[in-house]
Amino acid sequence: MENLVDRFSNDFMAFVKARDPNQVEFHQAVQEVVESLAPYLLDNPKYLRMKILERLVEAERIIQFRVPWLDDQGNVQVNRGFRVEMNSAIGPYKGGLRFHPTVNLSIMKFLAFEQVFKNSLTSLPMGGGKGGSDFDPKDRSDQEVMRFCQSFMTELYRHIGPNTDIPAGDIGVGGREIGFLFGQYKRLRNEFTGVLTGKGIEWGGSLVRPEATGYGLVYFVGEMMKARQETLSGKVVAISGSGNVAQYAAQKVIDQGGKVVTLSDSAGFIHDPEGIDRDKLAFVFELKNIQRGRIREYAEKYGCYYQAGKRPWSVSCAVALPCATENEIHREDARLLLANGCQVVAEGANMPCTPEAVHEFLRAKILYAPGKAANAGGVAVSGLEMAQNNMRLNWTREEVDGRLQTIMKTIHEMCGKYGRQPDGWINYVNGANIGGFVKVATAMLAQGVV
Ligand SMILES: NC(=O)C1=CN([C@@H]2O[C@H](COP(=O)(O)OP(=O)(O)OC[C@H]3O[C@@H](n4cnc5c(N)ncnc54)[C@H](O)[C@@H]3O)[C@@H](O)[C@H]2O)C=CC1
Ligand SMILES: O=C(O)CCC(=O)C(=O)O
Repeated sequence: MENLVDRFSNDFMAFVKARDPNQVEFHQAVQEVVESLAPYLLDNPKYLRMKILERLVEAERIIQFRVPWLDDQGNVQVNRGFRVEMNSAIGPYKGGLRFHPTVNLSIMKFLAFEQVFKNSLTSLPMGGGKGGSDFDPKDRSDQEVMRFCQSFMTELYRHIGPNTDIPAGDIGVGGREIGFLFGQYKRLRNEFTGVLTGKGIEWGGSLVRPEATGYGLVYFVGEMMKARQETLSGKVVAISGSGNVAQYAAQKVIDQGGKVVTLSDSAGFIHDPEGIDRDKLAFVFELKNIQRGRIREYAEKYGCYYQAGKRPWSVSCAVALPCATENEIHREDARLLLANGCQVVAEGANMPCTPEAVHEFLRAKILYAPGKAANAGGVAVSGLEMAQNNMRLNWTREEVDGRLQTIMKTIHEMCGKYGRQPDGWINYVNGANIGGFVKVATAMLAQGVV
């Protein structure tokens, strides 16, 4: 069986790589899934006969388009826009938009592929998609961001809709961008629908959507630790990033009595051994969401350590929550975290750990949760926003937060169902991949060769 599994995985990856040789991030995401699924597929040949995996790695549709816009000096700028509509077997395409200079088709496809499994795990009826642009909102004025968003939506609007494809935020796309995108969609279509999630509360948004990814991550960590009769209370927590996911993860860790000692951005990280308390976190919210400044300014204000060009994984911690971007924990970082006593790693970002780092965590049998399980709270509350839009009513904060907690608990149970080893330890990678696969594959089998 061992050899058969390896041969199957290697052959399948050779097939994927031959089709798109340069899409390294996409290969990385597929490889992780294939390694988990191979034994399950070999035991269930109906999926092999119907080429479910071959269909899953081929997007149903990819849209690539030109985004021309005028900057504040009146110069014409041209960016590239994408929407990858990966799989709609269990619901309309759903997933965020990323505006970042590194965006390319490989990154869009890896994110859309991950989204299919993640959305399935939420137990809500959402297919998977992802989109974005190589536009960099950093250092752009609000007017420039608005003109860019309007141009982006002027092409995207014809491909999306509340029952077709519902984008949301991701890196570089927050409330401001969703507002501009929604305004242009409404103007072009002449209809007010729940076509985007992450909307403002006054115009169709859901309470708790801004907090949902970070809060959901911490709820998931709570479930993982419960099995070891532990909680976050008193634990030292290292967080990377300082955007949406990092901010609300930090807030919930502090609420639960944990001590957050690091944050970062693309320029470096801060280490505050005293802990980032509520007042200091309020400064970070203001710095990042209003001033749009750099995390270095936190160290300048509070007189703590800042290191440029590095990530926070050398800092001793019990829990690590990578919440910035992909491939930010490498093998050496993983070894350092383990050597310093880290026992829990849960991914707020999508694919922040390289495959070598993941193998280190799995070999050490710590509690390690991949993003498609641990950060699914964001898209789950997006699904709840869609439900509220369809009913034309708003749930209370308690109602949405309660449902989010239940969803994260259910995802955790799903990981246990498919990932628990004979010694009781849960391989969350296998659990999330198989758990996410089964529902989508069952729907695909039922719907014929489409
Ligand atoms: N916003 C959401 O609801 C969800 C986001 N995610 C993932 O969480 C991660 C963070 O997203 P958000 O917080 O929404 O974005 P954001 O734009 O609010 O924040 C991104 C953060 O990452 C940092 N960053 C960006 N590039 C970096 C680099 N090369 N090195 C170090 N830091 C870098 C930024 O400085 C910022 O702190 C991403 O991987 C995203 O795909 C996952 C699920 C849902
Ligand atoms: O809320 C959504 O639809 C998008 C969330 C997202 O992009 C993600 O889960 O990575």
